[in-house]
Amino acid sequence: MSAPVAIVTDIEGTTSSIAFVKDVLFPFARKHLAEFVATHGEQSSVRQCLSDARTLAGEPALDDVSTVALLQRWLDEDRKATPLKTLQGLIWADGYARGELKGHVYGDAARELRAWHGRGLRLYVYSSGSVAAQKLIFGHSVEGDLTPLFSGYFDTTTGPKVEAASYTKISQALELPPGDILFLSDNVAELDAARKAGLRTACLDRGEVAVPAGHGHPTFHDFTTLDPFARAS
Ligand SMILES: CSCCC(=O)C(=O)COP(=O)(O)O
Ligand SMILES: [Mg+2]
Repeated sequence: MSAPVAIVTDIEGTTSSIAFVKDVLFPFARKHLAEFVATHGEQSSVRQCLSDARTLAGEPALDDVSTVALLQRWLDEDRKATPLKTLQGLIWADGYARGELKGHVYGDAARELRAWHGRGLRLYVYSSGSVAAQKLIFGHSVEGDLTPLFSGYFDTTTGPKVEAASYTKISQALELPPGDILFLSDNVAELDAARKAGLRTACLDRGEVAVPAGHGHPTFHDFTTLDPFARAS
């Protein structure tokens, strides 16, 4: 098998620690959500998020305060709802701009992404975090600005990460056969969906959470041993 042409990577648990997302990013968004909606609630992007959240919840008559409470509940449940993800990205933008947030990226991930890019692999991101949030974590990362490495970004507007159809859409967007794409994730349901769509897969098991056994995806503890070129034969 030849080397993949493109790599699509997940963020949380793959390039970046789960703890950073759960213990830093999510609490930051939760803390600032009500104030952000109160002060930016007239912006069309914010109004759209609030309206989309009400529609998703089937509660079109909710006022802003109740909608914020709904979004906080979704945040606590780690719901991958697009309006919540978009709002989180807007709130984090302020935190990154003020220097209160610095994106966590594992050193091995930054090093290997740079090496793979240098060797001509096309790199993409697919995360439940909004595209804006993806650009922030990689643009303001502890490993420097990694955004020049990426040729494109995908989020929940492409579809849920646990559905094969989302990976088919990504392969069409990249204008590549699915077998030319390697998808990296720590989440077995996501890897199963990508494999079902015909993508190659690699599971990152960084030891932060238990990854269930028996899934059959090649597994790596970090990016150092994950050599996409060595997989070629
Ligand atoms: C863009 S960093 C925040 C990631 C996020 O909001 C999230 O829900 C994690 O999703 P992932 O698909 O990267 O596991
Ligand atoms: Mg993940």
